[in-house]
Amino acid sequence: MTDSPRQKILFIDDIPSFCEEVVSNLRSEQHDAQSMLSPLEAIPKIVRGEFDLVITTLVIAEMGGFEIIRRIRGAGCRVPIIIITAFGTDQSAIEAARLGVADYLTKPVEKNELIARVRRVLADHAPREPERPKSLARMISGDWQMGAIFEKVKTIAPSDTRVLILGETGSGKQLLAHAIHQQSRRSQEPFVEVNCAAIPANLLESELFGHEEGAFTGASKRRIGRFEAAGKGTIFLDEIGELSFELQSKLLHVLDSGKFTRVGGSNDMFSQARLVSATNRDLMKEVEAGRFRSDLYYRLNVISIELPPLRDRPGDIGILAQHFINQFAPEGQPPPTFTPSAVEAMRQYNWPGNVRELQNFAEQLAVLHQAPRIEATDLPARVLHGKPAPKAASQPAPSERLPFREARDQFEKDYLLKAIQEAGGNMAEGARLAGMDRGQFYRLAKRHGLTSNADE
Ligand SMILES: Nc1ncnc2c1ncn2[C@@H]1O[C@H](COP(=O)(O)OP(=O)(O)OP(=O)(O)O)[C@@H](O)[C@H]1O
Repeated sequence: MTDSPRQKILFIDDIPSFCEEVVSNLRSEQHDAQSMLSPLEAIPKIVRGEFDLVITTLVIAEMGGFEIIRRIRGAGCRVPIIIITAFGTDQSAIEAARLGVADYLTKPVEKNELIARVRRVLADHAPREPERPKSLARMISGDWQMGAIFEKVKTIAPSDTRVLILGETGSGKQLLAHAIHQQSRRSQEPFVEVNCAAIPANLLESELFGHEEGAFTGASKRRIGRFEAAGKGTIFLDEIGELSFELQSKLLHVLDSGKFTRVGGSNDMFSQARLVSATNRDLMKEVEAGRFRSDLYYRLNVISIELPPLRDRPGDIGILAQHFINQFAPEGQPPPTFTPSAVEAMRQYNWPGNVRELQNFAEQLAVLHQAPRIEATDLPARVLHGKPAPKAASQPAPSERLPFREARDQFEKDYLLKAIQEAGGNMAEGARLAGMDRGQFYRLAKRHGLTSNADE
């Protein structure tokens, strides 16, 4: 055995003597095994990610094994499952395969056979290679989509191209903007950040372009603005979608001519800074609604990078959580580690505050948690019982039902994305999981924009 955390196995059956036998066989091999007689009590624990492997029989008075599996899968839980049955039929083998069951054993089950199958299933479901984190400046990630973004940043950073970063709040837009700066030829020059939403509209112009003495009440001294402060470096305009129409026009003028004037001044100043901007709004929608100038939008959006929300980056959750725990652990104390079941439980949560929320949560745990391991049951109720991450598109109301063709496209895209995610970004493995020919899988993925340059 290795010294990695012992994986937790649950056996479900309503015959106590059989439960005892299976559990004692598993424990004799150092597995952390337990049994439960009631599926209704077991299911909530399973979907909360408390186990690394579930073994169930098919005939249980309270609820049949297939129904148990349907409920587990229906809740979006992908824990590996082994079935043990006395009545192996072709029909049940087909149903087991359809539900993504990892293995299927018929009674009587020899101890050695059980141990061997359990070991194989656990090994098959061990974290995959691509989960090794990649890093870019201060950003780390174990997600294939982020890997493709890191590559894109390395390609575009040395140029002076403007970049627009899109993504939900807390998804890492500021960190990415900083990484672009650090990877660029301007890295020794200033990186100046302006949060357009945090500064009152009437002060933002002076903040950006500076002001002359006496330009307005309270302007007792000349003050340089952020464009000047950025010099030949990078100016990062965060929450650009919040800019007033008037300031949008002024910014457009700077981008077109390179010139600006301080508030209350008449001399033209020249900006040599590279502009990186970010927003959590759908700027195209803002343009359509007449709230954002389309000419400015196209000038900002020379290259755009869309950061996926954390809930769509399952490969990142365990890695980032552990990274933050290591960072925040009190000095001289070894940081606790997350068990696989805790990571699975965290993946079930939808992280509306994205990486920032995960960071805050890890900081609290690092301070409060005393044991060397963090189990699923140690996670706060908000994470354990919070809104689960949506696993599939919910049923549309009849009024918003999509035409068949669009619905099929949506399904195709979601399906491929899930296969690629499960394969850790490996297209050949994704094709294998989907049971498709590699070429056909790749062509479809490309049509849906799910390929990166690295796949070309
Ligand atoms: N990949 C990552 N690796 C390490 N830390 C990260 C990563 N992504 C985000 N963070 C951290 O998470 C926090 C939130 O990230 P950041 O401020 O960049 O998000 P944001 O999208 O700019 O948020 P907002 O929309 O609220 O401005 C920061 O403390 C940042 O350092």
